[in-house]
Amino acid sequence: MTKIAIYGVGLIGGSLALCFKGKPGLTVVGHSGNPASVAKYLKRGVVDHATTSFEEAAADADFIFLCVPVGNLNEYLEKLASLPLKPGCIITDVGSTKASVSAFAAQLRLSGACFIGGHPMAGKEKSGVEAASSLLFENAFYVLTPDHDTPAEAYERLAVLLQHTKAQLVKVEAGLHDEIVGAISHLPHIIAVALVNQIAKYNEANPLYRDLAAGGFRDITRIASSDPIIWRDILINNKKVVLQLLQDWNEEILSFIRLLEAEDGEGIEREFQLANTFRSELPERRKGVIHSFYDIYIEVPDHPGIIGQITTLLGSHRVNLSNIQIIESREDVPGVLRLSFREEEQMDKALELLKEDYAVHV
Ligand SMILES: NC(=O)c1ccc[n+]([C@@H]2O[C@H](COP(=O)([O-])OP(=O)(O)OC[C@H]3O[C@@H](n4cnc5c(N)ncnc54)[C@H](O)[C@@H]3O)[C@@H](O)[C@H]2O)c1
Ligand SMILES: O=C(O)C(=O)C[C@]1(C(=O)O)C=C[C@@H](O)C=C1
Repeated sequence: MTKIAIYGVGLIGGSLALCFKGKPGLTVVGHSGNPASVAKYLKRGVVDHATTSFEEAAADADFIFLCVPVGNLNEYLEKLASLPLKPGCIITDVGSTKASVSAFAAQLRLSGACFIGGHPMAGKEKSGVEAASSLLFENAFYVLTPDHDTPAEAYERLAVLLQHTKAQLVKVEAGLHDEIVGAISHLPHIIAVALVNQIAKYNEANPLYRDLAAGGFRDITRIASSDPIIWRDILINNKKVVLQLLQDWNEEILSFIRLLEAEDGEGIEREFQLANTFRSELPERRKGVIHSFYDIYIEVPDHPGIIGQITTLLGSHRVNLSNIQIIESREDVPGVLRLSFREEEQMDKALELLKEDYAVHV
């Protein structure tokens, strides 16, 4: 049996556990220092065994996944370094920053084990084992940051195990990872939080702000609901990169202020066109990195049974719908439905079917 130990069975640790559990030849052990959490992991069935003992989880493990907040990774690595690990054991993490943990691991003596940094580029704004899903990593990128000392055989073994996540592996140097992920993940989280807090202040004077906040505000601010502890650690850990990104962000905002002050219509149009072009050139809408699904929006008249009609139409043509959400629905006002699909092909099929009778937007 290949033993996989997971420290911190939350959103990411729990999702990994679900990808491995029940696969032939694999057994999954979850660790938490808190007995109530251990009981929860077992009750939810995400692991085969669970323990509060740090040593017991690590003993004889072939793979160890550290899925705790970034600020705790070094302390966990240090503890592992003091244990008699199984020769050939591979330790990896899932932290959202890679430079500091890789540097820390490199100077530890891991007695026959080796460390390979990892970061699945998929997540949610929700946290805890309750939010875990075996589908979380499907089609997402999964970054690994081996260094020149990493044995090729160990990398290969980890890569084979991670096939169970159905993610696409990509090797990136740890420092470069932090620069890029700072820009495409850490900066957007700060912007979302700052925007929500700005509007919350206006809302104190007039609750109509919250009432009128519709699709645009919701779409750009989903990630503002992310876990405060996880994000506190990520931002402090990647402080140097993120501070530079915020300077650049200030410049972007200042240039908008100047365009607006000058009522420079052409300039504003140009900014929107540039953004539109770059966004449309993003790689195919894979799962992960903020986009989780292929979504379409349908304007629907407000009458009973409309949702049933739409789902029946899709079902009768074998289109697999993964989620349906009413975004706006008030009496006498047309509503908007968001339909989500896991596969682009399914979304295209739905578009074809629905555009005959409804106003559909991608
Ligand atoms: N949330 C995402 O979208 C996402 C995506 C990719 C990677 N990550 C990374 O994955 C790791 C885990 O994040 P998550 O989203 O699964 O979080 P989570 O809160 O769902 O899970 C964290 C787990 O760590 C445990 N833990 C152990 N020591 C802790 C401590 N001192 N404080 C708080 N929790 C402690 C918690 O009990 C919990 O089981 C983080 O390093 C994060 O940067 C997160
Ligand atoms: O989709 C989300 O909710 C996420 O925040 C996922 C996200 C991201 O920013 O894309 C967040 C943190 C990670 O380290 C990787 C992925």
